[in-house]
Amino acid sequence: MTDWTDPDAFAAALERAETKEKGNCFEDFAEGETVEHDPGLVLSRRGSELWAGQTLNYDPTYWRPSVAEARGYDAVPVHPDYLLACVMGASVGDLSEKGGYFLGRDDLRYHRPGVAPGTELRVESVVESKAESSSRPAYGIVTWETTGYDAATGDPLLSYTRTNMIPRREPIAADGEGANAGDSEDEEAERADADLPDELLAPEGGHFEDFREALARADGRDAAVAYRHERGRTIDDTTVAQLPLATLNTAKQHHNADAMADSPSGEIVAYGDVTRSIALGHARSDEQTLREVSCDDERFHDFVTVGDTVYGFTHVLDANDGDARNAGEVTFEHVAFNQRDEPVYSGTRTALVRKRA
Ligand SMILES: C/C(=C\C(=O)O)C(=O)SCCNC(=O)CCNC(=O)[C@H](O)C(C)(C)COP(=O)(O)OP(=O)(O)OC[C@H]1O[C@@H](n2cnc3c(N)ncnc32)[C@H](O)[C@@H]1OP(=O)(O)O
Repeated sequence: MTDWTDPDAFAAALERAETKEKGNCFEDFAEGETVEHDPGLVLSRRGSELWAGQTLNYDPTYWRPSVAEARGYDAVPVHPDYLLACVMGASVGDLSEKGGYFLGRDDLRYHRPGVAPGTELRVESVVESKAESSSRPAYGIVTWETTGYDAATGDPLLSYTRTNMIPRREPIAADGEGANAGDSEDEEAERADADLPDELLAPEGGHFEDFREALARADGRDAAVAYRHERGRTIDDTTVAQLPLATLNTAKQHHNADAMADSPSGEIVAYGDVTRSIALGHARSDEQTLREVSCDDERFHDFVTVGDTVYGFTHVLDANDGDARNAGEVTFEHVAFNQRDEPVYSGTRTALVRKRA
């Protein structure tokens, strides 16, 4: 009888055995195809508190019943970043588990404010487009539109389009060699001599009026309203693996150091939405946020690995006094950066920000 655990026999068995694959390659996606994601979870207060606590998102609306009720909710809602991670997590097995990196996201929209714990999620994606990567022959680029629904009512809760690098079964011939392969010295010099305004101004406080006043101060001068946030968060075991796994995100990039040793990053990397949520947490800690409205042009620029520290930088783009009596709409550009001051994430975000009482 074969002793399967004999080291030589077992090595030979491993060599011969087929691997039952998980996930899909670039070639497996067809434009226009709808993918119903089987995983899905019931949103929980515990999950929301774990996500928001570890990413330094401490708005009391998402923690304290008395504050949630004063702000018009029946009960403490789940944090919007946790809701986003749960929608994306359920989609990963079908869309990106194979191993491509998350490049960016557009058109993130929150369709219902204050989603309650206990809501069962149903998640669906449509393959929007596929493109070849000219610089990385082992990968293609796929964009999907994903929507998370309340499974009981069918109401959409949140939707976005996201783009990933996705491994190909068959690499193609390529004309570039990865990062900045074709840049001339002139292009490099241009990057070093970036065209920044003379003055960067910070708002006095975090209310709507503070952002509006700071924009008025900058108006007509060579100035922008832009500032950094003091807090940093070092990526550890909890943030790199526990948070994505708690939202059913099976991407090996975040928890399989062995598989990642032989990949462009060479090691496990933080889930992009953990990096993003930490940067937004830093920004929200200096802001009187009432409610999230939307995010656009979200991009992931570089890997974040265990031991890296994520900081936040905010550039205020616009402040509009809309219909709400107690809040106005502010649009920000946020940048997450590491301990070497290198940007790792950027995106624009619109939120309703409370007015001074
Ligand atoms: C897996 C996961 C979640 C999940 O899924 O479960 C995650 O959370 S993982 C963590 C978050 N993530 C990262 O840590 C990646 C950070 N990133 C980088 O470290 C570098 O980006 C790179 C090393 C990956 C590549 O670097 P690079 O080789 O220098 O190439 P880039 O130019 O950046 O992009 C290559 C090609 O993608 C095109 N491209 C880029 N962005 C977009 C976009 N938004 N839409 C359409 N096309 C785009 C680009 O146009 C180029 O196309 P071509 O090959 O045709 O030129």
